[in-house]
Amino acid sequence: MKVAVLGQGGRTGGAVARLCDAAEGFDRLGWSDRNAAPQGTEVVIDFSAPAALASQIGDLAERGVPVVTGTTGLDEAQQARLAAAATRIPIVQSGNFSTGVVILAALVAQASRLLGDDFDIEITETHHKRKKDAPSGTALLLGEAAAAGRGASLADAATFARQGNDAVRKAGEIGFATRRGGGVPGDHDVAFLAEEEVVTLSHRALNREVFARGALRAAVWVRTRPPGLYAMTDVLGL
Ligand SMILES: NC(=O)C1=CN([C@@H]2O[C@H](COP(=O)(O)OP(=O)(O)OC[C@H]3O[C@@H](n4cnc5c(N)ncnc54)[C@H](OP(=O)(O)O)[C@@H]3O)[C@@H](O)[C@H]2O)C=CC1
Ligand SMILES: O=C(O)C1=N[C@H](C(=O)O)C[C@H](O)C1
Repeated sequence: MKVAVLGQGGRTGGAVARLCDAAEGFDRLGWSDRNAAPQGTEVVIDFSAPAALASQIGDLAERGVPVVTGTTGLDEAQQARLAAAATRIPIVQSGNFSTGVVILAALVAQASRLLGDDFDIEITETHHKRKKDAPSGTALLLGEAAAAGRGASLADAATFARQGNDAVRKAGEIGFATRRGGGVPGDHDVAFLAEEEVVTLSHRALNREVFARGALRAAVWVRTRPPGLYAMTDVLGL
């Protein structure tokens, strides 16, 4: 399969490129023209930046090239462009390509449903100091799972910052806390806090190869799908 990596020179795109070069069945085409994927590309794997993805997706839809994208921090307009492209090509989008996080999200939804409203939900994420977006795409994905578990909408429940003298927790809030420093590839904790006990579900990425491996798996899967916007749960058949 001829694969091109948008963001091939970056931390995660670089890990994807190295894995592609080492894996059987992948022929990686170098991405030299910043404005367009190489001719002959059969699947694009993207770990770049929201503006980069948004600027390429129309051309990829025009050319019928399936896409796997892990870029996080898209605004509403950028997400809408991706959704429009997905009416013409298959796209797998995930805030996290590790299998562990996909399973964690399912556990979070279940815990949220089973523990109920007596438990307050707080999500904490830690990443390397060069990460641009906050909160992480994974934290948002876990927040969606937690909200869905209680039949709530994350848009209504999310609290992204607390400061000052009027920051008392409101009923049903899902709180997010962000830490940035050093070289941490990505840690996520979802805590369910009651008056007398706390349950915490956690994931720690030990390197970036875990994201790259999931992205390659998605690339193999997406190539033969009809147009649509897919998640890693689809890829893993969950
Ligand atoms: N879903 C997941 O599992 C994961 C998602 N991510 C996400 O992937 C994204 C990248 O993260 P990370 O690898 O740390 O970032 P880096 O900054 O290390 O890499 C980004 C790469 O994208 C390139 N790029 C940026 N703008 C453009 C453009 N307009 N055209 C072409 N290339 C461009 C950069 O090239 P240059 O420096 O030359 O501009 C760079 O090589 C982030 O959104 C991050 O959150 C990261 C890890 C896992
Ligand atoms: O930028 C990163 O590094 C990561 N980004 C993704 C996110 O925003 O959740 C996935 C992973 O945590 C690493």
